[in-house]
Amino acid sequence: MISWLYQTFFQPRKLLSPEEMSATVDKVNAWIKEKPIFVASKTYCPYCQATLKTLDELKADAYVVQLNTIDDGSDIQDALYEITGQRTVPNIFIGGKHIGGNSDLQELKASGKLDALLSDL
Ligand SMILES: N[C@@H](CCC(=O)N[C@@H](CS)C(=O)NCC(=O)O)C(=O)O
Repeated sequence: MISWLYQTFFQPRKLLSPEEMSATVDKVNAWIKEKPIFVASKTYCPYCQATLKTLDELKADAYVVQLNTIDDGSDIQDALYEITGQRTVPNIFIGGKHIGGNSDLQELKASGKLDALLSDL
C-alpha cells in the first residue's frame, strides 16, 4: 500500500533528454498538422468532457489523446506547453490552428465562428 502510494503520487518523473523532447514536440506538431481536429484531454477533466460533448453535438470528429491514460502523457503535455504556452487541458486545435481551452471553444461556438472553422475543414 505504502509502495503503491509512493509510486502513484511521489515517484519522480524521468525527465526527457533534449533529443527526446524534440522528438515529442515533432510528434505533437505532426498531429496538429495532420489531424483536422486534435484535442489533448484527460479523462477526469470536466472541461475536456464539455469540449468533447460540444464537438460530438456538432458531429465534428476529433482525434483525442487522453494524456492521463498513456505513458508519455506528461511529456506530451510538456511539448504542448512548448508549442502553445498552454499547459492545461483540453488543448484544442482545429485545422492546424491553436484554439485554446474549453472556454475558448465555447466562446467560438457562441459567436458562431466555430461552425465556420469546422466547415472549412
Ligand atoms: N479555463 C480552462 C480550464 C482548464 C483546466 O483547468 N483544466 C485542468 C484539468 S480539469 C488542468 O489542465 N489542470 C492541470 C493539469 O491537469 O495538468 C478551459 O476552459 O479549458
